[in-house]
Amino acid sequence: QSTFPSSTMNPLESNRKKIDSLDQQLIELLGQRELIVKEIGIYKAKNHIPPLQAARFQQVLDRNIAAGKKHDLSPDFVTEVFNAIHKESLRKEEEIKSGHSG
Ligand SMILES: C=C(O[C@@H]1C=C(C(=O)O)C=C[C@H]1O)C(=O)O
Repeated sequence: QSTFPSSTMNPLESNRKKIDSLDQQLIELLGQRELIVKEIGIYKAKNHIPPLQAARFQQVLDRNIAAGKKHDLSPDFVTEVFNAIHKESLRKEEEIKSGHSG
């Protein structure tokens, strides 16, 4: 096994640090996104607009599949991620609509 200067981390350790930092950013961004979804949910509930907007979600999906390709992310992967995000958005908006959002 190769050794590294004691002052520096080995590549596994340093790359895991990078992943931890990126994961933290992902969670923060998802939290920010869901806060906006909440605002939209409140607006929709007040104005009798249904949570599910299929055409809008298709646009979101298409745009992110295209963006993902530039970062070597497969369309299947981007679709799975955004379907999961969308499912959570709808759960939140339905919760707000039913008046059980606190
Ligand atoms: C946030 C909205 O509500 C839903 C959630 C969406 C999303 O998470 O991107 C998109 C469309 C809607 O099904 C919206 O209508 O914009």
